Amino acid sequence: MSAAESGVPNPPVRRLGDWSASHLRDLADDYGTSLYVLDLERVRENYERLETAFPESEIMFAAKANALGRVLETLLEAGAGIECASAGELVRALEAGAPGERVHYTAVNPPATDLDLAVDAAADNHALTITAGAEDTIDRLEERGYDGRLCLRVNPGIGAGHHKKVRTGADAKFGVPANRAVETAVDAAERGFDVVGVHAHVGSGVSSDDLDAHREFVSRMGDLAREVNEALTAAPDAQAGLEFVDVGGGFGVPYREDEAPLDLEAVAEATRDALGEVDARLTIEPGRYLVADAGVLLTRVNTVKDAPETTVVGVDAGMTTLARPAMYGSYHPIRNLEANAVDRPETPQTVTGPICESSDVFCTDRSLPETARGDLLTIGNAGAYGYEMASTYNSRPRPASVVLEADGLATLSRRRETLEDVVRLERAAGDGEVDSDEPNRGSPREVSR
Ligand SMILES: Cc1ncc(COP(=O)(O)O)c(C=O)c1O
Ligand SMILES: N[C@@H](CCCC[NH3+])C(=O)O
Repeated sequence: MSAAESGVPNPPVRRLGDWSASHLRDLADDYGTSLYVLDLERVRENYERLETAFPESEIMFAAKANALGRVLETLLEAGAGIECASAGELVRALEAGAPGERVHYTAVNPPATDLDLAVDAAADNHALTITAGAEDTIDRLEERGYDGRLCLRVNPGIGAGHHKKVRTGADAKFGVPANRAVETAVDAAERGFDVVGVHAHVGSGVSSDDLDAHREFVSRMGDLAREVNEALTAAPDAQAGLEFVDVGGGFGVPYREDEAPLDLEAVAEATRDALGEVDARLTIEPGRYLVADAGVLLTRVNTVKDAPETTVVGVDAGMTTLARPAMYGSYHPIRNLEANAVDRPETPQTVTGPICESSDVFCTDRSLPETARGDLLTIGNAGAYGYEMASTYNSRPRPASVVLEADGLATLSRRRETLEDVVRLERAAGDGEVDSDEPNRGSPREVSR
């Protein structure tokens, strides 16, 4: 749907040199708030830094961090592949022009429709790789006639990351238990699958403090890859060894103003050392590292209320716009963009959204320049797991996303949802735009109670 069709005005294209407060204020005026803004040049720079630290490795961008089409296109152009966690991400990667050989689909308890789509996509793009994390998934692929490129996700038994909810490496949900990995890989090869990789992901937001856990994890992956390689090449129906060993993503970024950036060289060196000699390419799967610091969320203050011991600052973004603070207690820097904000005294302030939940809070009692109604704030480091985790809870439309292109132009990349969007799915066929094979309102069927 075009901007005109959606009733959302198409603001003028703006030329931007940098991220100055006045440029961001212009964007908020043009596109409204709340608004995600993403700098594609920064995404490119992040990619180049990673590529320099991990030469000769394959970098698969984890689209779950930010699946905006322009982000995927930018990273594909830079040389990355795309790791997809769902049918939706797979569709977006293919739509962004990803060739099959640069797409991994990582199935986690995949719904039938996801597997159907992945198998269809693999039929069109033979080089696409499907990663299975359970024996069931391999059976279900076989039932669909798929015996193409298969990567086996294992559970390495080691988790790390910024919060217990994102430490996947020791969570039984993810991957085939390590002690069954070799037999599962050999069994899949004997059933005709082309077993091309082993994979594991320890968790998200791994910092330099987690380097020992990272070393132990990668060392286990090296051992596993050597064992699988040996077993595959020795099997009666011997197949070629593995093409790659994928140690996942998880590279952390600083969120607090005083946090040091990840020592990428140290992580890369630890990874190479711990992996040891393996006759397979090293693959990494970063999401956050590539996009987090490329994005900000702009939000406008609508309420300033004195309360005992704090000032409550109400803004037009909420936990439905950026879920990380409510979900993990995550810290995001907050900056007041008003020209005179630097001259104002700092006081303890609690910045909250419009959602009817007590957890709808971006910061509690944080020292910020005094805030006035109408001020524009940025919530920083919002490029990863920001829009992707947004929801329409409280029937709130999701925000728009603007990208800053390399040539300095800012363009609307995804329009703001409207109240019309909020009610659209409840419309009957012919009554609104319902273009789907799914049953929709207006086609009643009898059910017994
Ligand atoms: C399988 C897999 N790969 C890659 C990632 C990307 O993680 P991050 O954004 O921390 O790099 C995730 C998310 O944690 C994941 O689950
Ligand atoms: N959503 C998490 C990262 C988890 C990534 C998926 N395994 C975050 O915002 O930190």
